[in-house]
Amino acid sequence: KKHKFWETQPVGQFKDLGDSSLPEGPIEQPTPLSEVKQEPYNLPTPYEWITCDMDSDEMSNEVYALLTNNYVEDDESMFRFNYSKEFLLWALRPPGYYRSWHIGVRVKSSKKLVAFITGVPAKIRVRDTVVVMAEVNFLCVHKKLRSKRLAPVMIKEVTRRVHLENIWQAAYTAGVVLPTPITTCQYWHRSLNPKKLIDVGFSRLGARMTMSRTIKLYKLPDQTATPGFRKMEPHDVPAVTRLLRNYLKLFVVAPDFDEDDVEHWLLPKENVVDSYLVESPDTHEITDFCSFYTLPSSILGNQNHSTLKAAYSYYNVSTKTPLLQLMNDALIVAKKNDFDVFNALDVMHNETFLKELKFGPGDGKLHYYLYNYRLKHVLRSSELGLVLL
Ligand SMILES: COc1cccc(CC(=N)NC(=O)c2cccnc2OC2CCNCC2)c1
Repeated sequence: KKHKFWETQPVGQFKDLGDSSLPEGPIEQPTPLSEVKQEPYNLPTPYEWITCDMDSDEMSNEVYALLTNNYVEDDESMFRFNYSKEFLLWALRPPGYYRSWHIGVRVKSSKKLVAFITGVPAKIRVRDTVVVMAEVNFLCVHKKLRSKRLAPVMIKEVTRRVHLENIWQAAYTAGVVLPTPITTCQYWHRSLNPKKLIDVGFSRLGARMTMSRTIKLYKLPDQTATPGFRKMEPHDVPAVTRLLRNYLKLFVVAPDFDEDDVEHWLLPKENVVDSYLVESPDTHEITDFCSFYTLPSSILGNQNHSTLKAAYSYYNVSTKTPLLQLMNDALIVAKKNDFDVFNALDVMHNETFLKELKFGPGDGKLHYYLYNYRLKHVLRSSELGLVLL
C-alpha cells in the first residue's frame, strides 16, 4: 500500500485535491503541551535514540561520515551529496535552534550512528500569515537498514520534539512524490567545467559537438561585469535584510528573515555560502544581491575524480542590475572559485535567466511540502520564495 504512513499524517491528502471547501491553513489545531507524548517513540530493540550535540567534534564527525556514505544519491547512483562538516554546523545551528531537534539513532551495543534526522526553526510566511515552522532535513538511514520502516518512526519523533516546543508546522523537500506537494520544481545545471562534467558522466557531449567546441560554449569572462559588484560584508546586513524582505514579499511562500537570520544565512562563510551585492558607485545604495551555497557531491566510481564541486543558487534580488547580468556575474565568481557546476531551481524569477545563461534541465524534480498546513491550490514554482539546503 502506497503512503501507508503519510495517510495517517496531517498533510494534504491526494483524495482532498480539488476539494476547495477545505480552508487554507493548519489542518490540525495545536494540542496542549501536557497532551504531547512526553517520552520518545519506541525503536526496534537493537537501536536507541541519541541527541546529536553538533558542538562535539566527535559527534559532528560521525554525522558527517554517516551522510557521506548513506545520504541522497542521484537516480543513477553516480553521485551522492557530500555536505561538508562546516556546512552541517551552519545548516543546523541558526538563530533559535534546538539541540534536541538533531536526532540520531544508534546501535545500543556498538554505539554506531545508523540514522539521522533534523529540524531547525524558521519563520515562514504563507501569503499574509507568518508561521513558525520546523525545516526538516537530512533524513538519512544507513544503507544496511533500509526497508526496516525506520523513517516513519524518525519522522514521528522529530514531530514530537517539535510539538514539545509548541511548533505545529514544518517544511521539507523530497525527490519523491508524497502526499501532497505544494509545488514541484525542476532543477537546472549550468556547466562551469564541462570537460570534468563529461569525464565523470554528469553531462554528455552534445550531438555534433566536439569537446573544444563545448569548452568554448561554456567559457566565461575573467571579470564580473557589474560596477560595484562585491562580496557581502557584516556592515551590509541591515541593507541586505531590507532588500531581501521587500523582494520576498512577491512570493506566496517565503522565509520571513530578520537581521539575525540574514547575518547567519547570508554572510559569506568559506566553503559554505557565498554572497555578493551591488553597491551603486555614486549613491552607495545596495541595489542587488545574489548568493549560492556550496554542496559538493561524491563521484561514485570514477578513476580520475572523487568530488564534484557544485554551487546551488540560494537567494537573489535584482532591483537595478538586470537579473540576467547579476546571475552571469554569479557564474563568473563561481567559476573563479573552482566550482564545476552551478545548480538552480525554477523558483522565484529564476526562469527568466536559466535558458539564456546556458543552464540545462536536470533529470529530476524537487517537491516541496508543508506539514499540517493546507494550501487551497498547488503553487507554480515561480510563486515559491523558499530555498532549502
Ligand atoms: C550531483 O549530485 C547529486 C547528488 C544527489 C542527488 C542529486 C540530484 C538531486 N536530487 N538534486 C537536487 O535535489 C537539487 C537540485 C538542484 C537544486 N537543489 C537540489 O537539492 C537541494 C535542496 C534539497 N536538499 C538537497 C539539496 C544530484
